Amino acid sequence: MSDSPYRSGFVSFVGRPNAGKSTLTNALVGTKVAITSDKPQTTRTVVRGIVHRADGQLILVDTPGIHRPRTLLGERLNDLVEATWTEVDVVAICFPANEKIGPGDRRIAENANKLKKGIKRVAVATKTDLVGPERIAEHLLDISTVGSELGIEWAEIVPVSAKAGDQVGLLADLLLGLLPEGPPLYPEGDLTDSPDDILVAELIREAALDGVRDELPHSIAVVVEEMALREDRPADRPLMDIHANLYVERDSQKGIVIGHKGSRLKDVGKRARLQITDLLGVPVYLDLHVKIAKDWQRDPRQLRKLGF
Ligand SMILES: Nc1nc2c(ncn2[C@@H]2O[C@H](COP(=O)(O)OP(=O)(O)OP(=O)(O)O)[C@@H](O)[C@H]2O)c(=O)[nH]1
Repeated sequence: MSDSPYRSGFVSFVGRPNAGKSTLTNALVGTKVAITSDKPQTTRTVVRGIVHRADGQLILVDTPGIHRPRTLLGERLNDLVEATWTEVDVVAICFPANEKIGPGDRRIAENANKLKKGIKRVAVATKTDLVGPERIAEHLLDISTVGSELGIEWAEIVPVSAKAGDQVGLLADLLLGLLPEGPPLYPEGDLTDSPDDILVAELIREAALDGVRDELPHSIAVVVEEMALREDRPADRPLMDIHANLYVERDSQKGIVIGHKGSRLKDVGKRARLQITDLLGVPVYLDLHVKIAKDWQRDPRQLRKLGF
């Protein structure tokens, strides 16, 4: 047994879209609690991932990437992020190592600096596997310079690669060390507080995002309408029935998502079903329909219906 006190608390990952926040959250938790994609602005909800350790509990709050909002959805997401900042112990800003620090990053850092004094600021240099040691050194120096210019005192500056697993354990150690002493906040074994229907909808959305381009990724939303174990099944052969709707904004998008003779939708359903089966630990029957919610990203009523 070590003598270090038990610590627990909240760490929020922030950064511009595509900075690698969700991938890092999953790497730290050790399982997929947040979906990821190569499209910017994938994350639309606040996902809490929980890291359990003998010496503490780290609750990671993965947030949507902050950007200049172009739609009502964009505005709602930015508000959501700033609201979560007030409830955390540490704000960790992600700066991807393969990109120069830009005005968007500076704005995020500035806002993080307006938070209560007690909240600690950490800089994470993400995606270090994509660059060489010289570029990493330059990036770390840039982060430190941005800190001095904006008057931010970085509690830590940590380079990591969530993909390669480099320094992920070290980051967990350092973050835990910044948390207050306190009891566990979630039961042993809980890896996220997202309800199953939300996780399932997200896995379907992740499968649907793969291979679509331009505006379409932003137009896709998924809602699970029903999810229940099928009755009259033998105890050793359970089956989960899931009915979900995949929404797009326009008729032309519907055709793309469904594909030639339904081939694309079938493929999305198949890939999502495998992931959902993994998540829930039971075989799944997935009934997936594509519907149109016209211009939902800009329509308050539709946004409400879709859970924003
Ligand atoms: N090579 C490499 N790629 C990474 C790493 N971390 C994330 N990525 C990739 O970067 C892209 C964005 O990753 P996400 O984790 O979805 O980024 P995010 O910051 O959560 O993005 P938003 O949800 O848009 O805010 C994905 O294609 C990831 O596979 C990393 O450590 N190395």
